[in-house]
Amino acid sequence: MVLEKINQVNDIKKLKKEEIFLLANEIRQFLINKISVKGGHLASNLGVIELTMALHLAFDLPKDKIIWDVGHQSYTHKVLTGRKDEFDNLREFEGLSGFPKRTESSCDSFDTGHSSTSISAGLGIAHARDLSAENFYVVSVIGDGALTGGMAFEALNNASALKTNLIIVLNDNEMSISKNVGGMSEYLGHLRTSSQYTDLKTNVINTLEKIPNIGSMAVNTIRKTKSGIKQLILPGMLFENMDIKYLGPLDGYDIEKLVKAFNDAKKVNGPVIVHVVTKKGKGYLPAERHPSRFHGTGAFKVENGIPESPSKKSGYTDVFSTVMKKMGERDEKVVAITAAMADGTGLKRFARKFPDRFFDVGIAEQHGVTFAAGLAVGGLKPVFAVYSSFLQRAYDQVIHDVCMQNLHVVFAIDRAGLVGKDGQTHQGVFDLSYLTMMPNMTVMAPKNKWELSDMLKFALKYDGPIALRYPRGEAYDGLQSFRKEIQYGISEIIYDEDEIALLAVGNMVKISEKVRMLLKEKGHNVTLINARFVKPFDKKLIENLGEKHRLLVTLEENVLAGGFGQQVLAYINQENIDIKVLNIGIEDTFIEQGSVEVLQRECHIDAVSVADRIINHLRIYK
Ligand SMILES: Cc1ncc(C[n+]2csc(CCOP(=O)(O)OP(=O)(O)O)c2C)c(N)n1
Ligand SMILES: CC(=O)[C@@H](O)[C@H](O)COP(=O)(O)O
Ligand SMILES: [Mg+2]
Repeated sequence: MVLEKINQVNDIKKLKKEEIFLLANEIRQFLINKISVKGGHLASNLGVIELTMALHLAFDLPKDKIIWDVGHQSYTHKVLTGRKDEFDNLREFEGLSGFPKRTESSCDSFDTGHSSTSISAGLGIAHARDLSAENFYVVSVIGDGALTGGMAFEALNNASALKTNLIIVLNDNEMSISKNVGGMSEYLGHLRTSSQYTDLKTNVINTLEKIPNIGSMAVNTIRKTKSGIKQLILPGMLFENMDIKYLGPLDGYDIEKLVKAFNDAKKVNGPVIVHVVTKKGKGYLPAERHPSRFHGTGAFKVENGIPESPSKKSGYTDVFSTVMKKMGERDEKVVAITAAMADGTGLKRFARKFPDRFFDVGIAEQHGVTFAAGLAVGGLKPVFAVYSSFLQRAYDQVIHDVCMQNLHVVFAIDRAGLVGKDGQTHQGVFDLSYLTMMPNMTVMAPKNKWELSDMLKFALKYDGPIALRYPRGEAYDGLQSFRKEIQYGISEIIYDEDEIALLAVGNMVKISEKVRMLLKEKGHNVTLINARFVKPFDKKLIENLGEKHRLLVTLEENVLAGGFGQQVLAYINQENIDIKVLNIGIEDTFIEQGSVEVLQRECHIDAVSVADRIINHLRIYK
């Protein structure tokens, strides 16, 4: 096995030429086997094995810096930098991260997870290098999907002006998670076919030249103008006109040619783009056939790609997907927007049924929000389905373009709360804080799958900015009989007792049911309230709680800072309501990767921990 010879960075450089080819195959098999057990980002990683090997052959790590955009494709880089033995704990609690982490290796030069940051970060690192008179190469590896993000354009614009040496490797597989979209993607399509394109244009010139008088005049005019001749015969014009040198397109599986191209790129003064054409899922037939399904996968059978344990219960995303399609049928003003997450957010069904009312804007959350605002001004009812952590990108757009104009935009916020194995970058634990502080915004969270359906319908009838947030994974199908009509700003009392009141947000209602049972076993009386509305929260209900209860416990899967509990507590203090308060939520820290259950325990927001905390708290007041 050649792979056995790879134990630390730069071991790849010691291999013989014929071993390099073998190594690519062995890494491919290694990744398929490991990901088939643990799950992870398979298709993108299979596509860039040879590209990563070529980078490691051409550059000198850790001196040179490689920045992986999104970072979900960095597995081969991890294998080549001494981390192959850690793949048994891939994406597990305290295990190997699925993304680059500076704390994990000196060869990871920038932490990523969210898209389109690599050129900005690379440019910053390159400038720091220049100002400190250091000497190394900086390489930003960005996918064609990530290149649809606004930050990437902003960074290219800036790279062109700053003129420092920066190598941008464009890994173009024509795919985001699903098929890549938009004008840039079209343009890359032209570049990919640019050898035929160049021939065609050269033929045009030759043909023109054969036309007496007029033909040679036309060709001369074209040749005299700088842009004219380039426009006709050079690929990569868009970049070249920005003073960013373009090399490519290159076959992403020809390691020798890639190494040569990277060495050429080192000689370029200023920014340079090396355009590499790859295939998502390369070398594993199920992933080549279904690249979106294998973008991020759970455990699967290697022989056929079938999931090991397909979930039997429907997820919140499925519920949203079904209701969204139904709402689309009922009201033709309902339109849906995604920022490259049609699969993950469940909008695929709506897209198939109403292609004209569905918009994939690319990995462009900021644009997506303002685009939705425009649709609302135009009289439509836009639903922007987005992951909680990705909506962070569009913080100002939600304030400035939606809330300030009080526009009816519905934010369907998936992956709200702990998401698990993607870790720090993807935990959706800030949205309650960042949304509730925005004037005009309404924020809801369903306790179970029926309530998600009711809330989406409510949100579409409402007029103004409104968000509903729900977690990753299986939708809770308990508490079915508690389905009182949703009334604006009113909570739902599920069990009405005295002594302790649990006031829970969204999925914390399910946990609170267990907390309540644990407390009752210890002889306490416990009221359970489903908050339903985080903003505006039910002030009247809170005012009355003091009459029968001595302790109010707020529960949310969100950071405590600026969250639901702190707002309730502030109100209680302000109104001098006679009740003690305990806020349960996430402390002021970034939450690692691991299963949601493990993370809830680590954060002390699981039922047992919460019950213990309440008992301890009660002791203080004895
Ligand atoms: C801000 C943000 N929005 C959405 C995502 C989800 N996401 C992760 S990878 C990906 C597609 C990236 O496509 P590309 O850069 O071409 O890489 P490929 O998977 O094709 O290798 C998306 C949309 C993200 N990570 N960050
Ligand atoms: C890398 C990335 O941002 C996505 O692929 C993300 O990992 C998807 O998460 P879900 O598995 O929750 O859809
Ligand atoms: Mg891609």
